[in-house]
Amino acid sequence: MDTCISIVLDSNKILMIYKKRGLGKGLYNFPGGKIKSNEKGEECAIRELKEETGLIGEVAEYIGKITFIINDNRIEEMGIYLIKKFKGNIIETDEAIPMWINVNEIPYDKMWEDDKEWVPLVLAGYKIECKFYFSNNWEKFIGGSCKVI
Ligand SMILES: Nc1ncnc2c1[nH]c(=O)n2[C@H]1C[C@H](O)[C@@H](COP(=O)(O)OP(=O)(O)OP(=O)(O)O)O1
Repeated sequence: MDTCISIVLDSNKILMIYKKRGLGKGLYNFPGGKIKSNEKGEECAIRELKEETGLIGEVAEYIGKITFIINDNRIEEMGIYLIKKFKGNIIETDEAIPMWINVNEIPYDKMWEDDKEWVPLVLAGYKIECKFYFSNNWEKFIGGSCKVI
């Protein structure tokens, strides 16, 4: 696994970030980032959550993965982790502005285009494996699909 993403739920609210820098700058996304060497995916999900939002996740559950194929020649695997137990409060960081969003008001038109394909499955409680294709170094979304596991 190369990157992690944290789906943090608090009843009908989901934690999102407005990304201020790096890959996905200007998009709404979920906390996450690159998995460090010697780090487990679950640890990445909890570390990135703290770094990007200030929240302290207590348990991160693996609920699936997305394989991205970029420019037909690069593969990146992103583990998806569900966090329902956490402490603390959200705070703006150098990297992101965190916010709680109603799950019925997720701004899919301002997010990665693949998100609308898989986030609803996760919110419905499924574990998933997806494959998505991008070209032009992430700029153009080609498409892809998900299966429930
Ligand atoms: N297409 C798509 N959909 C949904 N989520 C993502 C993508 N592409 C992605 O890269 N991502 C996710 C994967 C990661 O969770 C983040 C990107 O992490 P990034 O900011 O590059 O990683 P950091 O380790 O935080 O980087 P630095 O800020 O330290 O440079 O988006």
